[in-house]
Amino acid sequence: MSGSESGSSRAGGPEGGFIELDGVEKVFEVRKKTGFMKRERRRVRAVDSISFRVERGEMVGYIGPNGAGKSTTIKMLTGILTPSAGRLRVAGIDPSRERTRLAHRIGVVFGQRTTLWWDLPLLDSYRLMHRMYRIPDARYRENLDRLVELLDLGDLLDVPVRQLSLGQRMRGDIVAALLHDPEVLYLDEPTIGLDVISKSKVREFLRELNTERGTTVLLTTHDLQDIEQLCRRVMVIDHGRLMYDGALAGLHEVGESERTLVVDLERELPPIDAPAPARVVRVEGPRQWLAFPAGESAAPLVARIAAEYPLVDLSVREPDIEAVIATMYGEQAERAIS
Ligand SMILES: Nc1ncnc2c1ncn2[C@@H]1O[C@H](COP(=O)(O)OP(=O)(O)OP(=O)(O)O)[C@@H](O)[C@H]1O
Repeated sequence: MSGSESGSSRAGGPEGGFIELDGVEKVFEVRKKTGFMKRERRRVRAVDSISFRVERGEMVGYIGPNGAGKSTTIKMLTGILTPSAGRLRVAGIDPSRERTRLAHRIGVVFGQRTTLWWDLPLLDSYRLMHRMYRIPDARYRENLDRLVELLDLGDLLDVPVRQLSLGQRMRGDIVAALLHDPEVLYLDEPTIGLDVISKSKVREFLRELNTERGTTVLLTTHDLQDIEQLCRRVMVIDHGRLMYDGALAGLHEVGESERTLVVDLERELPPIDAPAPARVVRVEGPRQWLAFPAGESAAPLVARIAAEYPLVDLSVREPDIEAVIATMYGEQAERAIS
């Protein structure tokens, strides 16, 4: 990737990673009420010894179930939170020590919260950011024009933020995060609650931003289509630990997932007697669904069914990523219990 080539020269770290985490931990002390006038201190390890590198220009998905530690990681990457242990650098900067210096190089979009001024027209929020970030006038105007056009906000600049739809507001927030030309953009649930058209607009824009301007993007989302459409690399976090870091396609193997053979028979019949580990998982009239290991060929199973049953049609369905991740989380939970 071209981004990684330039990363070593500008990131500031000799290892070359633009974002670097080494054994990063975050422990929260929480006080829990355990009875009348009784409170107990409890430690929550929200992020547990996480290490990874993101090269300049990468677009990486950071996913995991609720409470996994995603937001805590992002907050440490922006300097809002200080790690309890480990080493963290963004563009060679220690975020919690030099938060203001870093702020000029990063952009953040929290899908559930806006950074815009609720009562002000969109343009006034951008003017305030122009001052706050001390963006040179020419650069501000050029960025504003380009972003407003790309995100189709031209007619909305005079509208108070409170009157914008969720999708418009989200696009407005993305413009705000990018006015100062950050090298890295953190997005926390950027498509949450958006309709299909708004989602595709946001995704299209992010793809362009990453490919054309080389902006490094770290994307947290519950919508796995965001990941499927945007990220070649995905990191999965659960209980504060990094469970997977690699290509999206590789997740299928990690999850020991299954593919599904959908069989249409001539008529309704009892479940097909399939050789283990293949098995019928659903029957609906003449249609039956058989699950079999994703790593195995479907050919022997198809041949056997074709020889023994009145077959009309069949198709193979690839495991969908949601099911794979659900399996991964299920296995983790089982291991934790046993
Ligand atoms: N300020 C805090 N004080 C105490 N505990 C916290 C704090 N912030 C987060 N936690 C706890 O740390 C863990 C990780 O939370 P975090 O918000 O990072 O998860 P997440 O992966 O972003 O979840 P979600 O997808 O629900 O936003 C959770 O158990 C959460 O309750």
